[in-house]
Amino acid sequence: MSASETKTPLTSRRGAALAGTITVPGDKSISHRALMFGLLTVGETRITGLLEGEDVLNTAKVCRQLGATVERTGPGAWRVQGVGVGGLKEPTEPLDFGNAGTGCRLMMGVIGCHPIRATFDGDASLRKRPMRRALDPLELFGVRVVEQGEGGRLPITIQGPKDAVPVTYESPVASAQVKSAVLLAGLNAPGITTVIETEATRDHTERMLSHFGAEVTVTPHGAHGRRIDLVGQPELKAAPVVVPADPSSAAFPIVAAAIVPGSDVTVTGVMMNPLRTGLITTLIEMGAEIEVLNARVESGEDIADLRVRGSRLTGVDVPAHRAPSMIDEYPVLAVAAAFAEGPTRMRGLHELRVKESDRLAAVAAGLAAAGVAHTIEGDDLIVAGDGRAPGGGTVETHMDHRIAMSFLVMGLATAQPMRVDDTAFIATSFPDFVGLMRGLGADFS
Ligand SMILES: O=C(O)C1=C[C@@H](OP(=O)(O)O)[C@@H](O)[C@H](O)C1
Ligand SMILES: C=C(OP(=O)(O)O)C(=O)O
Repeated sequence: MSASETKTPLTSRRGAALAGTITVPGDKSISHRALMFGLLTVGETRITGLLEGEDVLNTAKVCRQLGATVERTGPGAWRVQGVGVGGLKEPTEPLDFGNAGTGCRLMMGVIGCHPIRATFDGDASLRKRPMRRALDPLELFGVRVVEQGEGGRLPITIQGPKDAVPVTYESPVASAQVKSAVLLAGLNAPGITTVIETEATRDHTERMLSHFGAEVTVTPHGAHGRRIDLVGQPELKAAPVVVPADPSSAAFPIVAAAIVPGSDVTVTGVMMNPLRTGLITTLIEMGAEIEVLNARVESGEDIADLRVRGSRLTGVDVPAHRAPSMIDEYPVLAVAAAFAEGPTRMRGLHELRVKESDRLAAVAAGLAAAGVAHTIEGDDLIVAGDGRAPGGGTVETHMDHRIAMSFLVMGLATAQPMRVDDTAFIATSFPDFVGLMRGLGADFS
């Protein structure tokens, strides 16, 4: 998909209260990783609940280019016949990750310590995103960057070493993608690879490493951080993966239900991994009526059903150290903040500038289009919040699925409709978004 293709705009209007029970698709982070672990395991990995969004389908295609057999056996049901750690085939064509930072950066780690050459590429959005954050630690293992675009941008060609050396790396950015790239590279290096993060980020890679039989130890580090030690060159053992519903997708119906008066919506089976629940914590602090029902553990992840009712929200101060646990949810939190009484200050949002779009700028432009007062001070976004938002504008989505979905949610509660200029990229993470939201009563046309 490219920005030059015909755009598919959509308008969202205020209507009746939202009601019903829905299940959102599988978690994107776990889906990418499940396919990659399948590739790195000899034998058959069966995955259920896989997110069949474009980002993940690109990862599946790349796994095939590297030698795996990847087959869909039913809705969300996939089978991967892998080649094992050390067994990757050199790809004959460039690897195209489309819009997906996760697919690209994690696969740099997967491939990095194999003695093969590979070229990484993506769409116009991904070509703007920084890749040195993954390449810097990979070079310490002995990976050579053969070609790269300006400032370490895609397209990038790397050559893996014959004999990789293990690495101890303290990541300068709070990024699960960087942490995961290092750990995945460490799989094919002898000895112990260590990653230190000063802010804990989502831990799906660590969990999946132990699920597939690798020796991995996680210990606390400082006030909010962790140290992860991985023993390299394990023989991973095929294990089934059940992908829980994505909390980052659930965020949209949850905020929609909270801001549309009288709503009563239940989202079932949502992953409640504590490193992913910052939005729920924040919405509850704002006064959102969210009930956590049927809390349970399935396939090693906490999950629950979330019942959300139309709520009176109050502005809050969101601390910077919460950012990793809700990093993709700030655009839709800004929408909730627009309907709160009093200011909401979201601190430490510098990472939002390097997502599918510059999300800080895109959110600010969207709020401006909706007539919502806000300011950016350094890395903080402050949304004024006076309980209502006029709406009536068009939002540029900049090839960014989360910007599109956030402002469609906003239009369900603004006085005038909200239009987003392009919905095409919603298919990267939440292909059924429009249909599921319409099922709850959303007026999108
Ligand atoms: O590891 C992952 O699956 C992800 C990590 C986050 O990115 P960063 O590591 O760049 O913060 C997040 O924004 C992305 O959607 C998924
Ligand atoms: C940032 C995101 O994904 P990625 O980095 O994989 O493109 C996202 O889904 O919001």
